[in-house]
Parts: sequence; C-alpha cells; structure tokens
Amino acid sequence: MEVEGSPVMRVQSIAQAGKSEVPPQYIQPPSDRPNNDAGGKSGGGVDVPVIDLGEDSVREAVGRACRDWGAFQVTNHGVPIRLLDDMRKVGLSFFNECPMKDKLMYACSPDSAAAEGYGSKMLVDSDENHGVLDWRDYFDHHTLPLSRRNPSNWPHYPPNYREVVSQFSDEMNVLAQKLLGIISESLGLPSSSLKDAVGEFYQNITVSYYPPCPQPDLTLGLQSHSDFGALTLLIQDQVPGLEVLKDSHWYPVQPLPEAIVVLVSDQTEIITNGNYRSAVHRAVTNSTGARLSVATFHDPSKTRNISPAAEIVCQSSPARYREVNYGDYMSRWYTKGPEGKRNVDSLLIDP
Ligand SMILES: O=C(O)CCC(=O)C(=O)O
Ligand SMILES: [Fe+2]
Repeated sequence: MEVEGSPVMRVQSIAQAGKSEVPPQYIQPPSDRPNNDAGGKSGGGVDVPVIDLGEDSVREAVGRACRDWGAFQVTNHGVPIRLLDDMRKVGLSFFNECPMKDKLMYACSPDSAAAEGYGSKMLVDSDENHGVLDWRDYFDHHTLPLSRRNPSNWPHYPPNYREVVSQFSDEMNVLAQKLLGIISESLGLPSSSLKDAVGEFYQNITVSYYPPCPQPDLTLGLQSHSDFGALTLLIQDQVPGLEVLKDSHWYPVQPLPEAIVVLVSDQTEIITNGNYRSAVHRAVTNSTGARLSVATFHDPSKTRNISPAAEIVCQSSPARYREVNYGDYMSRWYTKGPEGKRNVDSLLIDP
C-alpha cells in the first residue's frame, strides 16, 4: 500500500529483474553522465595520494594532499586489516544473503533526513531537488556518541554483524581523531584545534551497495557531492567506482584493500577558512559486478556553531565563511540536494 508519495524502489530488486534498460528516474542529464569528462581520468599518472601514516614527513604529505585534493588514502593507520575485511564481509552478507523481506524490516523512513536503517534514496522529497535517483541501496547506522548507538536497529544477520560494526565504529573514531590532529598540525596549529572546533563526534556509518547496472554510461551510483560533516573515512572493496574531482577532472580512487580513504568535508573547510577545501566526489556504476563501500562520517553535533578557527583568522586573512549552525546546514543539504555543487560555497562572504 502506498503511504506517502511513491513507494521506495530497491535498486537491488531492479537489477535482479535483469532488464537491459534502467527506469527513467535513474538516467542522469547529459552534463552529469560519467563519460562527460573525456581524457581527465588518471591524466598523466596523477593519482589521489597514498600516505603512510608511519612516515616522518606525514604532516607535510597530509597538508599537500588536503590542499591539492581534499582527499587521500592512508596506510599504516593502526586499524586491524582483519576488521576492515570483516566490515566488508558482514555488509556484503546483509545485501546478498538476507531475503528482501528481512531487509525491509530495517527500512528507514524516506521522509526524514539521515534516518537509520535500510534505504535507497539519499535526499528527502522536496520541490528543491531535481530527483534523478542514485543506483545505490544503503544501510545507515548511528554509532556515536554511544547514546545514539543501538545495535538492535542493525541487521541481525550475519550473527557477528552488530559486533563488527561496533568495533569498526570505535576504531574509525580513534583514527578520525588522530587525523584531525595531523591536519591541524599541518596548518601550523596546535593538534587539538580542529577537534576542539568540531566538538564531540557524531558518527554515522553508511554501507553502500551498488548493484551491477545495465547502463553505466547513463547513471551514477551516487551523484556528485561533498560530504557535509567534518571528516569522512571510507573503505571500498576491490571494485572501482569512487571518483574525486580535481581541476574539473574526475580521478578514480584506486581500490587498495588495506588502505582507508580520507575525505575532507565541508565543516573542515569552514574551520580551516578555506585553506583546505572539501572533496567533491561521486560513485560510478559498472555492468559486471556489484560494489560495496563503507563510509564513516564524523560530524559536529547539530547544536554546534561552526566558523573559521580564531587561530587562522587574523587581520591579514579575514574570515571567508559566515558562521553556521551545523544542524541548519545539514537539513538544508538534505532538502536542497548537492546538485553537484558545494553547498559550502553559499557561506562564502566574498564568493
Ligand atoms: O561509495 C563510495 O565510494 C562513495 C560513498 C559516499 O560518497 C558517501 O556515502 O557519501
Ligand atoms: Fe560522500
């Protein structure tokens, strides 16, 4: 029965029906299609940097990557590789092995932003977003602070699912804190600067499942956007799909099973007064195999006001961004949609 609007379609069910064409709602306008960027991909051997966190010059390397890309991969990060593998494994089992009726027991409300559970549609319905759908299903978990973590809202299958997600959440929290410290130091700030500006982490973990798509040239797994929080950590499986925009070209992020992708997000751009800009990224689809990624978002609390750090703003470099309440910023993102643009630009004092 239809409750409100049209029922949510599960991309996995559409893919399993085996049609040679995707429904029209999934077809991107020509300007947003993946092959629009002819010749840009991996141009001249340029790649999203891979940084060994154990190396001596880590601050310089992180600073350069944040400035040039807003994105990098880290190795030697201290998170057990076994846990990365387990996280991918349980995520995949939920999508591949749970019958649809079980998955639907966890369906999240399509009418509220960032609701926990099984979803297929990122934005809330509104007149303001144009509504091409992503070729993706996902499961969103609220993981931190611990008062938000309720594992009984998460899949009961496979049996170790909840335990693995809890451990993964804790490890990502430690790594995100460490990275905010390094990023602060890379700007010549005390290591606690960014952490103090963000406050207690609100952490969400989204497992994204991109089924094979019969028309990868016309669709996107996830439309172009920058993440709206402070710092995103992402792991992917061996199937490529994540791309980062740099100088108007899209660069694939090479799957490295032991590495963790770091994406500078909008609040870090504001706090660093634009010294570091958030990474615009998207996911493309392919016709041969499903792809899985796990993104861990570290955000301020909704009540927090975010503005350029006092240590950075001085007479010679005045604030370039207006102060914003994080909760307001987030709800605007979910109604308006990213539309391939950086919403953070709307806060620029002198665009
Ligand atoms: O699947 C990916 O690699 C990208 C996921 C992502 O960007 C997101 O969930 O915000
Ligand atoms: Fe993202």
